[in-house]
Amino acid sequence: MKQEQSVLVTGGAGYIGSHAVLALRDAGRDVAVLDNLSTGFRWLVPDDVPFYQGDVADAGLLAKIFAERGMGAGRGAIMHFAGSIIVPESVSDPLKYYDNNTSKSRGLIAAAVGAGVPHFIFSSTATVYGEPEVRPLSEDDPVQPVNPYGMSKAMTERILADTSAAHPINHAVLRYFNVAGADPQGRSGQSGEGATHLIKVAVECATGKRDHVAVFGNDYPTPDGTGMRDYIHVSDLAAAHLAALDALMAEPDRSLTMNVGYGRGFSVLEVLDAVDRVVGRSLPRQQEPRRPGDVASLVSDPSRIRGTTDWQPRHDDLERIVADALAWEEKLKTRRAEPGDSAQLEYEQPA
Ligand SMILES: NC(=O)c1ccc[n+]([C@@H]2O[C@H](COP(=O)([O-])OP(=O)(O)OC[C@H]3O[C@@H](n4cnc5c(N)ncnc54)[C@H](O)[C@@H]3O)[C@@H](O)[C@H]2O)c1
Ligand SMILES: O=c1ccn([C@@H]2O[C@H](COP(=O)(O)OP(=O)(O)O[C@H]3O[C@H](CO)[C@H](O)[C@H](O)[C@H]3O)[C@@H](O)[C@H]2O)c(=O)[nH]1
Repeated sequence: MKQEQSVLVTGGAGYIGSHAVLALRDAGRDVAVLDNLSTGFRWLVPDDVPFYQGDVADAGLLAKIFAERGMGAGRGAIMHFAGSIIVPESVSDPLKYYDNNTSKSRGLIAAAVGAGVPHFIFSSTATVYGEPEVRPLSEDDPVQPVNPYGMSKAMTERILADTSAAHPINHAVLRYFNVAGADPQGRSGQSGEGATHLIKVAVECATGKRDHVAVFGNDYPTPDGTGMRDYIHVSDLAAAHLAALDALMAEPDRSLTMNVGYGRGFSVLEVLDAVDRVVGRSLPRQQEPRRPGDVASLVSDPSRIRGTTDWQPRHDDLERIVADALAWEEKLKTRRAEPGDSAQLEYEQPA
């Protein structure tokens, strides 16, 4: 039986989960990863972190992991990042989202309850707020998602609330705002193909992978007409998970739902201006119509997480976020250029 409390990170080979793994490992915590590599990369997980390749719905594998990691009977925690994350795909294939994000989360939560794992942290999203007013959003604002992705997350939030009310497991629902950037030490970053996120798209343009950046819409009710978002550095988001875990362990009878953002918004044009400053030249922009499904503004009121945990953001600086994203993109470009060692090749042929 292990002495330390083990943390199982599902989706730990993905963008955000891999940063949580680094944060846990840097803090000297006992951590293991469960990932089916559907969108993740084995090489994003450090070699000294135990890696289980498989699905979060595999009850037999979960039982084996809990036994090997000394989890259950009041010990250990799960950070559940595994999921499907593409909003337009959730509209065209809703059942995939209700399966991977809702049903499989229910199965994982049931396994945790069955074994007696006492703490659960869930990756939710600002998308659960739907089409909110243009003002900072608090956790008490209505949850009214407008697409299956957001609904699949909202349903899991509800499953967790009802489960913690009935069983000895507490949870933290973390509603992420716009996640960007990369590990400042260059150990991980956003690595998939077909990026749609603004900062990732812009740094791909900066490294020559794209010839321009589209600006979707200029007629939103915002100061310059473009969409406003609360961009948070992925390493600060990872740190929020450790702070949330400490809060759950300190008060086992209390569960938490918390926004994770910095509480300030930048428009698309402000982001692209910051990218231009970091890159040292003006990237080509192309004004295009609004992207279907986009809302005018998503900015957090982060007072709850600030008041409830000891989370200390360390990278609240848009240019810093862009610079770290750019450094990772340049690293990926070198990787892609090496025959037999491209990011995409490893994606298709996981080790
Ligand atoms: N990226 C964002 O901007 C953002 C914003 C809000 C919330 N989130 C949430 O954060 C979490 C992580 O997102 P990400 O951006 O790192 O995505 P990602 O695609 O990089 O990571 C998801 C990981 O989960 C794994 N996975 C998926 N389904 C699985 C399953 N059934 N069993 C085992 N492993 C599985 C994938 O292989 C991948 O490694 C997701 O739950 C997502 O909904 C992301
Ligand atoms: O090439 C691009 C990409 C994006 N945008 C604009 O930039 C802003 C941010 O768009 P992203 O695609 O980077 O991110 P979203 O706000 O659409 O969504 C992300 O953040 C949300 C939380 O705020 C959810 O978590 C969601 O799952 C996640 O993808 C939007 O106004 C969008 O219209 C552009 O103008 N051009």
